[in-house]
Amino acid sequence: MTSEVMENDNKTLDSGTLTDLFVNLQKSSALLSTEEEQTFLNGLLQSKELNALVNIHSKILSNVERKRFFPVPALSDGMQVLADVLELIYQQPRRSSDCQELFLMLQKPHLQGLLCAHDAIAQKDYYPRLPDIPVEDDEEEQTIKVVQLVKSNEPLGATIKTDELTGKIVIARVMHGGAADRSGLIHVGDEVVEVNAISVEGKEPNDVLDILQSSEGTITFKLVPAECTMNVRESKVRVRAHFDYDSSTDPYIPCKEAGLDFKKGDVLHIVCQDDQYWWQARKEGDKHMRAGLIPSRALQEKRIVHDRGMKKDEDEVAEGGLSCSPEPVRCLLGADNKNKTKKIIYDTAENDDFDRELIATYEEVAKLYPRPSVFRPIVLIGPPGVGRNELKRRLIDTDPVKFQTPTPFTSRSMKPGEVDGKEYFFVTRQQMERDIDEGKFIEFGEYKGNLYGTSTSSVEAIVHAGLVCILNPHYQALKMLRTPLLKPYIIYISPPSLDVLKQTRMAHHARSTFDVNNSRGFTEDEFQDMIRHSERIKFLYDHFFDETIVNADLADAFSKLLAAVNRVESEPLWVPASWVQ
Ligand SMILES: Nc1ncnc2c1ncn2[C@@H]1O[C@H](COP(=O)(O)OP(=O)(O)OP(=O)(O)O)[C@@H](O)[C@H]1O
Repeated sequence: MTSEVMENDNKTLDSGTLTDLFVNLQKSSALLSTEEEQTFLNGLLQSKELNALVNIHSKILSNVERKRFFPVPALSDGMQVLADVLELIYQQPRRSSDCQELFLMLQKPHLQGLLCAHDAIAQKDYYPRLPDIPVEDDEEEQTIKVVQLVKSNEPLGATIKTDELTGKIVIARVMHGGAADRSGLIHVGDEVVEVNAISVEGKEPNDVLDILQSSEGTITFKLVPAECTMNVRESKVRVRAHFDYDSSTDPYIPCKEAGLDFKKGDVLHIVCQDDQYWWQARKEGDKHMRAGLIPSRALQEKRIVHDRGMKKDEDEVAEGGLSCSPEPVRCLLGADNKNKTKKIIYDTAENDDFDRELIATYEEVAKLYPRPSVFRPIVLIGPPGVGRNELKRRLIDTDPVKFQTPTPFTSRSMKPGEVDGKEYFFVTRQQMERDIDEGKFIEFGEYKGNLYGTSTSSVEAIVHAGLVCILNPHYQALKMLRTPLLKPYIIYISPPSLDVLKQTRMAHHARSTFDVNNSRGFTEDEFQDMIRHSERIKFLYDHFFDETIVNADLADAFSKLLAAVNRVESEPLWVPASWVQ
């Protein structure tokens, strides 16, 4: 360590500065009141980390000094530009080789990681978000801003509430992209003093709404600006919803008019997550739409837990955050639910494979663009007997080279005429048990004292060979299959209603898969089991499904499967965000 510079005119700091500080500290140890303080400072000033940081800081400063300019980013939304370019190239019916190269390059995780880091720096995302310095409260001279907006058919895009502490009417929320937001003049926390020259003092939020509704033309607000306004950046997060939401039936939404309804499976652009309980979102693709309110992940999880009757403790109501929210959210779990406890429809005793401890609300997603010669495995899930083998067989028949199913492993001995790697890979029981323990199998089971199973590597081998791997595993295999490495497309093959199921299978002389010899049709009990089983799989795993095909009419179900396979090969599709990062 050198002991050159202390602090020059340009306020550069280097490890020498730290050494000097350390030496001086030793000399004037009397300044420190306790030995503990002394030890702490000694340790800090001598720490490698601090010295390294100070050196980096000094290097950056001297570099800037040499170049005589501060680098200014040309843009701060590189990732958005990248997504826009990908979309544009994707829409081109014919691409030049340069275009194709760019298309592939822009999908490289390294480049995307670099751009993410670039954007974070350009947006100064590393700064802690500090509130503005509070305005000095001057009783005599209160700052008032006058905001004039022209009334149109479009709602204002802001909500108001009575501040619990002051009893005044304040702006509760400003919806992204709405008229108030676009004006840039109205902020959360602004106090409403007058609307069209009518004082709102002592009025309820609904009275103020009445004034707004009855006014024509221009609306003039007199507002006391909020003491601190945050500049909220629009987030880039996209999520797939795993539940239906209808704001009109939600008794707890702070403002029904501001709600955004959606269906399970919809992709939502979350533009603001500032509020613990109510996020602002748009449906993906509705670029210009005003954002709407949706329950946050935390709120929805609480609801699900509540609905499932897993938590009955009412004390939750007083949990941090809820109690200080003046909005109706606070009564979310307030109602006595003792008598309303809903039982989960499945008996956990029956579910030795009970996997739904995960509460599926929203899953962060990103677009995965099709890559040349890399095909996502197609996974067919469904209750036994629903027709997955039949559909798989038909798909392979369309192109037996392109569509491949992995060769299973077995611990049984080879029979005459069998070839290792053709019908099965033949391995010893010990070897297979070891591989199972090491998690190398997607699924496995025992039959007549022998082990059978499908390994992850055999799926990978098909993908790496540039072929389409098609699988119809047990639904529990999904946990092993749904990985960033394999990126499977999961299709749920659902039975139709009981009547249609019976009718179509009988008309087709379907063979029961529950009969070892496949020599008879399905029984009434087996049909009913299939439906019951289907409900159970959906309950446990439907948040994993990319698509559902109802297997009523076989030809129809098969053409839907072909369309799905084609889509996976040719269209950008939403996948868990971690798969593309
Ligand atoms: N849509 C349909 N209409 C009529 N029959 C069908 C239909 N789908 C499948 N089948 C018939 O139902 C029977 C069972 O189908 P399949 O063997 O494909 O079931 P599976 O889902 O693979 O069952 P398992 O998982 O138990 O092996 C077969 O005889 C098949 O031809």
